[in-house]
Amino acid sequence: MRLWLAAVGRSRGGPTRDLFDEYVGRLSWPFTLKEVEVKKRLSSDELKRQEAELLLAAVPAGAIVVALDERGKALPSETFAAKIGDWRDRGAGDLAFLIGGADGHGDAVRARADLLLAFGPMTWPHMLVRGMLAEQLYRAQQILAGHPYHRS
Ligand SMILES: C[S@@+](CC[C@H](N)C(=O)[O-])C[C@H]1O[C@@H](n2cnc3c(N)ncnc32)[C@H](O)[C@@H]1O
Repeated sequence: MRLWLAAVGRSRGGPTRDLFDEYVGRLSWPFTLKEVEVKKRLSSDELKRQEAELLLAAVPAGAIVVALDERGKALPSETFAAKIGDWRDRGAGDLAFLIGGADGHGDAVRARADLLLAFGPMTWPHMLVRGMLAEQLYRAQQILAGHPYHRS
């Protein structure tokens, strides 16, 4: 199974990028980051619409899509790991995660997503969410391997 992250914004390095790189470097699944950006001054709705188009175009057509969204469902790490294991065991070739920009996701992303995943109801900076996701993917990998990294 290949993992994809399509995310709004370009990382310029620094601590959030280090956090992300640290955990992506520990993943056994092939992982591809696609950064997208709309560089025009637009209304919030139009910006979200164009960003949604770019995010969805950045991931394979048949992928399972998980959109990171504070209004989504918060899952225990074990449940998140079990979902990934289930998708893997059902033969999913591509699992794609989408992180929105400052205004959040457009409707097309919510409509396409197989899961809206929340890291709690608070709003986190999008660059930090990349690192949080990478850590949870590493944690899921270790849970599925029966490794003691995750102690519940
Ligand atoms: C700064 S937030 C956007 C907040 C925006 N005001 C909204 O209403 O969605 C940028 C992106 O970070 C991610 N994000 C922020 N907080 C999150 C959370 N608690 N759970 C999951 N994703 C989150 C989402 O992908 C969001 O689109």
